[in-house]
Amino acid sequence: MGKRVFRVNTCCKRRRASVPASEGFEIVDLGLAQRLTELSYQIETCYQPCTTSYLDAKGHWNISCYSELAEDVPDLMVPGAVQHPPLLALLLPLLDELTVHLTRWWHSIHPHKNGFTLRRVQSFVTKYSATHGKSHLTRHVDGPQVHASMILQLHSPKGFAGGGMTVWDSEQQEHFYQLRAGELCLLDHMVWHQSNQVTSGERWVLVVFCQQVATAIANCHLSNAPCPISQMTCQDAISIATLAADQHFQVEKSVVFGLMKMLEFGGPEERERAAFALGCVAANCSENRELMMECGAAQLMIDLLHRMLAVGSMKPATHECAWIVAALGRLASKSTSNKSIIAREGVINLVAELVRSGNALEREEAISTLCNLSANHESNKDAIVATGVVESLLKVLKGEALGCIKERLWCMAALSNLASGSVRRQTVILVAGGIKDLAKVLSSGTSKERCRAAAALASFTEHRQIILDAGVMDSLCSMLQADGAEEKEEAMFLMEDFEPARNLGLCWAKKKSV
Ligand SMILES: O=C(O)CCC(=O)C(=O)O
Ligand SMILES: [Fe+2]
Repeated sequence: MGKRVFRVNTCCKRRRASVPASEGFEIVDLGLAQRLTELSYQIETCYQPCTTSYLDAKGHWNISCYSELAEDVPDLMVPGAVQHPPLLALLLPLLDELTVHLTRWWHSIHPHKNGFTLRRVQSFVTKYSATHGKSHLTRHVDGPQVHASMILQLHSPKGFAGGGMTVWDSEQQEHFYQLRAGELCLLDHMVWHQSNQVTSGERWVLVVFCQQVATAIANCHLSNAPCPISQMTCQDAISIATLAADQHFQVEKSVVFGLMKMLEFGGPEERERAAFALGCVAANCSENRELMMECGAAQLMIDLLHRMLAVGSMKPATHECAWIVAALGRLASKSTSNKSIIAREGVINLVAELVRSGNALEREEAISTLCNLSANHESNKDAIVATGVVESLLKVLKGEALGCIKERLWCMAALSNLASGSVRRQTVILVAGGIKDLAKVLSSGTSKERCRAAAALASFTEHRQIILDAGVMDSLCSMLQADGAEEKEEAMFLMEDFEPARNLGLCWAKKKSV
């Protein structure tokens, strides 16, 4: 057998490789050697490979026999692959045990994924030999759809020379392992690896690919209750969105699960529709919001958002990202605990990033979500200001970014929330030019915008003189003369704080009433 590298403490049953788990892989010995020796004859009898185009073997890969092959993950399909049920019948108990280990390990390196579990999407046995095209697999990752994988070295009755695996750590340092029967290689998402050339004999391995899935969905699948989840279509999502968009429309758990499943496993259009529908479901009904939190919808959306906005990953071309941000904002509304939960998962930084660099819709939804996350929540306000997003908000307010009309309104509502309750935050906004910018809206904005600007300025309780110096009096006076009651009210409210202005305000009011 080949030389051993990076071996430590070989007498310990559950041996850790010298590479820490955070490197994205680990080799463990589960003490299965004896059992695998006993199983090897049956595996060999059962083994019926199919011809596939696995990895770069275009139609020429014929040394793997599939025990499992999920059909609901189109991107993972291997052309030509067929499931061989007898192999599953033989290996199921072993596969279940291995999956428990993989899941435990995966949770230990991703503690924030506690709302998720792993489901097997593929498992297969491969027999390598010293023949061209059958001896090894070149360096690869198992694919973006595979969140964790494992390779179990099976007992290989004929023995072999060569073989073993090479795995690359996060710094692209390579590590070679001459796996012995019963040793299991655990791999995290997108970790590079290869199986090395077998130079004589036969090398048998069991390979498993897993996908992450929201725990709530996994549980629903496991329970044998009839589950309507899989039947949900884009049209269903549209109907639900229409029903829930503007009115209190309470939904059932199966609807939430169905939309979550669409969001997690659907194609681009399905995901976009599901995200939009989840936002509508959360919009007008606190019972729905509670249900969605209970079902893990927030966790799922947060995880997807992290993945979509991770450095180097491609944001979908649809509005999926904007609708997810919008749905999270709605989940946060009117619930202090939801605001805290959502913020704890690193969402504030992602949302601030979308305000900075998202497209018009993403920016608008991100700003409204910042509004919801900050309303009556002091630590979220601090966290939001700490991202430096105030400057981007002011750019939007000044109309430097081409956007929607509502965006400026949301922007002022967000500034108002952020300013209220802390002199320090008020000063940050002041220094960035916020009071001047709001004063400008007060003089030249639409009626609605002037109302929001006045309300935002009223939050700067510690900077009255600066507001006066920004020349707001003329604008406030003209607001007092406006037709709309709201404009008058907002103007009066702000003026009440300016002593000399108070009289002026009253004077205008009087003049109007004469
Ligand atoms: O056989 C091995 O050692 C690795 C197999 C593998 O990485 C795969 O099939 O994707
Ligand atoms: Fe692989």
